[in-house]
Order: sequence, then C-alpha cells, then structure tokens
Amino acid sequence: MIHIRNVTKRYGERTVLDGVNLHLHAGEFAFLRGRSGSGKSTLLKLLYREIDDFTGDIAIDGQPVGSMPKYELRRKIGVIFQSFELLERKTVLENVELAGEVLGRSEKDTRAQALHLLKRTGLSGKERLFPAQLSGGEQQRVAIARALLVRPAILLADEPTGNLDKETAAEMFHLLRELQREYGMTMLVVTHADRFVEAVPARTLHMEQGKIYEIGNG
Ligand SMILES: Nc1ncnc2c1ncn2[C@@H]1O[C@H](COP(=O)(O)OP(=O)(O)OP(=O)(O)O)[C@@H](O)[C@H]1O
Repeated sequence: MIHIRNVTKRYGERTVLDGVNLHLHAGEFAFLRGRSGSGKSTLLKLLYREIDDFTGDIAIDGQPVGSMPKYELRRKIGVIFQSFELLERKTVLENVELAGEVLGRSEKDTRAQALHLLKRTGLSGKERLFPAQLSGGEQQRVAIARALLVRPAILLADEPTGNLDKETAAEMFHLLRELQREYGMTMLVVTHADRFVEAVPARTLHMEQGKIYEIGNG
C-alpha cells in the first residue's frame, strides 16, 4: 500500500530524513514516535505532498506520489492535525460537509454521510454549533469526521492528541483505532504520548537521526 524507499530530505544543509525505508500494508495501523525535530511531520508531508522535493521513492498502491494529481492523492489520503484546522465561521456540520462539495458529491448524499460520521464520532446534537463552542476533544472529533467523509484509504494523523488532556487523548487513540478497523484504513499516527501508545497495541516505529526503526508490534 505505502512504500517508502531510500527517501532523503534536506532543508538546506540539514538532512532530516536520511535514506528512510518504510512499508505499510493496506489496513495496517502504526504509531510513529521520535523526538521533537526528528522529522516525523516532514515524512507525513512528503506522503501527502505538501513537500515535493526529496530523493528516493514514495509509492501508494504501486504509483509514485509525484505522478499522482494532487486531487487524486487528497482522495486517497485524509490528514488530521494537532491544531484541528477547522473553519471557525462554519458549523460543525458544514465543516464535515466541505470535503463532499470538493468531491462533487450530491448534497443529499454528503449530508447523510456527514450526519452518520458525526454520530459515529459521538457528536450527535452538536451539528449546528461552531468550533469555538466545542471542547478540544470534540473539535478533534469533527476533524476526524471531516477527514473520513472522503472515505480515504489512508489516514495520516500528526500529533492528533497534542492539544488534549490525558483522558481525552486516550479516548481519541481508541476512537482512531476503532475507526481504522471499521473502515479498513491504513493509518499512520505521529505521537509523543508514549503512555497511550502502550495502551493501544499496534506496530510502533521510532524515528531518530533521519532513520526509522521498528520498536514493537502490538
Ligand atoms: N520548512 C522548513 N525549513 C527548514 N527546516 C525545516 C522546515 N520544516 C522543518 N524543518 C526542520 O526539520 C526538522 C524536522 O522537522 P519536523 O517538523 O519534521 O519534526 P517532527 O519530528 O515532526 O517534530 P515535532 O515532534 O516537534 O513536531 C526540524 O529540525 C525542523 O526545524
């Protein structure tokens, strides 16, 4: 599904990724850990092509990411961030529905799916509220529902619990794991929250000095 081979990324003189290799199967869940500045976000950015200049190969389902039109890549890959990235002037429901508009789905279909996902992420009854009226954990659930509307084959999460308290972080990891199983997605979750990683059995990767090491499997 995701093949990363011998990928090197430099920012000026600084080598952040140094011949990284990683293979994720379809439907696999993995945590990516590593110290601040070790290059975790950079790796995700290469995958969803926010950054294009690197050497080596990154392929999804056998297709080099560089040869895929960005809109196609955005259908395949959903992304969630520590900062949620919700639109403040749109309601919860509108935030989730946005991706449907971009994909050109019918309003009715998009509405039905958005409502289903909001229910699934525990947000029924909050559809008409604005992001500022929600807790951090609820805002992250909206971001998850929004990412899933596209039904991505892959979900990348960059420190999704970075702004949440411990209990909410634990809930979020369990929710992500459940949704990953339910939707059969390939999921790569960057995190610092070591304790919760141990509570959610999964493949665990560690990034250090530009390389990725396997440090556990379930
Ligand atoms: N656009 C950029 N230009 C120059 N240097 C950058 C750029 N983006 C990131 N870096 C540097 O590359 C290194 C890796 O950054 P990256 O954000 O990938 O790390 P990270 O492991 O995700 O860190 P954190 O856990 O703190 O988010 C850092 O030293 C950072 O300063």
